[in-house]
Amino acid sequence: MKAKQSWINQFDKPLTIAGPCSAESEKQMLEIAERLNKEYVQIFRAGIWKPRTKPNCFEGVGAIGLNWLKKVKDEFGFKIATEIANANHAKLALEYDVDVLWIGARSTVNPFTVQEIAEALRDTDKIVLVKNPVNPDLDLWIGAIERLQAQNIQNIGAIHRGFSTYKKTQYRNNPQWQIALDFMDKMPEIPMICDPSHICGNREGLFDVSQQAYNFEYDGLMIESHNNPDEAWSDASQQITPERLLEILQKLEIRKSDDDGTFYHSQLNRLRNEIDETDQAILEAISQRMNIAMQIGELKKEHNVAVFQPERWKQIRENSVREGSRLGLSEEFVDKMVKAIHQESIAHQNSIMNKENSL
Ligand SMILES: C=C(O[C@@H]1C=C(C(=O)O)C=C[C@H]1O)C(=O)O
Repeated sequence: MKAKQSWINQFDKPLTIAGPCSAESEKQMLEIAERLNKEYVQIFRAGIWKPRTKPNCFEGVGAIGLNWLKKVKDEFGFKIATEIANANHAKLALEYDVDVLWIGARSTVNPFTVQEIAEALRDTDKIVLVKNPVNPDLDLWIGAIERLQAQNIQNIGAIHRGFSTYKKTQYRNNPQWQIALDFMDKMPEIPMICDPSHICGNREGLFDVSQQAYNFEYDGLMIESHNNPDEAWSDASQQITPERLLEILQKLEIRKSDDDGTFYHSQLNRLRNEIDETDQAILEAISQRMNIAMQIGELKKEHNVAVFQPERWKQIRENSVREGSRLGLSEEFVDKMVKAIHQESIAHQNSIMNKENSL
């Protein structure tokens, strides 16, 4: 596997980026920096240009915040980070020697914006982090990284902040972990940071989401922290005090990629063999089910009956979900699984129906 980009090694693993959602005043920034624990937090973040969903919300203090960030860096020794959303932001951030620049989810969706930012940052040795796009599109996320690479930007990372959904769930932005895991599969050299604040949208879920990120061996976390969260000018509900942040960071278990012990490996191999055998049995059972469905397809063809049978399908779905829950499987999973099987089954029947009949 390709080695991780080396910029990540300058930080104690795992990396923590923390600070307010928005810079509000110099005093606020310095108070937060003072209260953040320097052993655990290596990078101080603050948004100064804020993309808001609706107009007339607080849209950030603007370039003046760069002076405050610089002060945090000089007085407390943190590296500093902010979001940039156009070429002008990029130029200003470079002028003020901001160490880490991130491209937000609403910018990652737009290749014109990413291209403009990438060109403005050409050849930079600053760290550039790319949040996932708001919509669950892996190629768009990877495409943004490739645009940066094409401008000879060497120090790149990804931030997983979850994906927008119309249907409200327990999350502000649904994590859809599989997309981030697929990203890591395709770009193993790019460090992956989790942003539990934007995934959760609340304070209560932060620990569990952070732990999950470490269970998947993410390289770090970006968590919003404010001196007075309830009074924050943006995203108050998801921010926590520096002291609460420390409690969370101290409680998290950091996972390693492997264990050298022979006992661990022999147990793991035994269990993985069991998984391989079970997977084989599942595939054979599904294949046998398809054969039966094809026989039903032949029968339907002889009798000129439609492939899709809504009543029967409804019954199968309900039975499977009920039986699955008895066996400890989630409704969401069983429903997805039977849908996939049904789709394959009707596709087979369709090809039987159409056989020798095409024009
Ligand atoms: C197999 C059939 O055809 C279709 C496929 C189904 C399945 O794979 O379970 C169920 C209902 C039909 O939509 C059938 O009618 O029983």
